[in-house]
Amino acid sequence: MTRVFQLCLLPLSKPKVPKTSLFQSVLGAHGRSGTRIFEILQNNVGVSPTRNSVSGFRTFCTSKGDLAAKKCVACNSKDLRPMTEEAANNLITKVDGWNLVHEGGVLKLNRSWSLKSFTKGLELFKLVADVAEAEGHHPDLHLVGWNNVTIEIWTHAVGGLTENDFILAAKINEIQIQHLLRREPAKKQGH
Ligand SMILES: C[C@H](O)[C@H](O)[C@H]1CNC2=NC(N)=NC(=O)C2=N1
Repeated sequence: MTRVFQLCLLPLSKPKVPKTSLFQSVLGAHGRSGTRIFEILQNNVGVSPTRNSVSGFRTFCTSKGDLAAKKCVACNSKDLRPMTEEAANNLITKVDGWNLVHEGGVLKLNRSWSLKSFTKGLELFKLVADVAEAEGHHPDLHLVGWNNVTIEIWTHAVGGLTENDFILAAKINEIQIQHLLRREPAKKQGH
């Protein structure tokens, strides 16, 4: 199934090849029944309840590189719905270092770093803010204990997670921040 998710699925609304041959050529090889994959797709794409055709699917690429290369969409799009926990569990594997957390009944992405100093924490905030502003999608930033940063990402407009959140997390992962991070104390050699 992983290999299935490494494929960019063509927008099903305008298939260049008939859907059945697309599924046979792509999915049949993996011995997966179309139905199961179709269910997974249904859980992994933003489909508004009013749409009952595949044309409502917003397919998306889900390998690490693909997420970071994508653009966030406006959060006020009427088609935007919070994704299921199953969909989130599929996508979390594509954003190294990030965790899924339930907070106040809302599923969110969460990642923490230990910084060299308070001001390095603010530098990290600025680097992340530039990405967020470029995407029009914003994280919740926390700087506590002077040098501990936690970033939470969720889509406030829908009260849950959408692909935007994973795109932003993937783009944050691409920011060069090694110079800001506290060196973890070298692990004691095993005695
Ligand atoms: C219209 C525009 O998409 C909204 O104001 C954006 C701004 N940034 C946002 N960021 C996040 N995380 N969630 C939102 O719902 C959101 N809405």
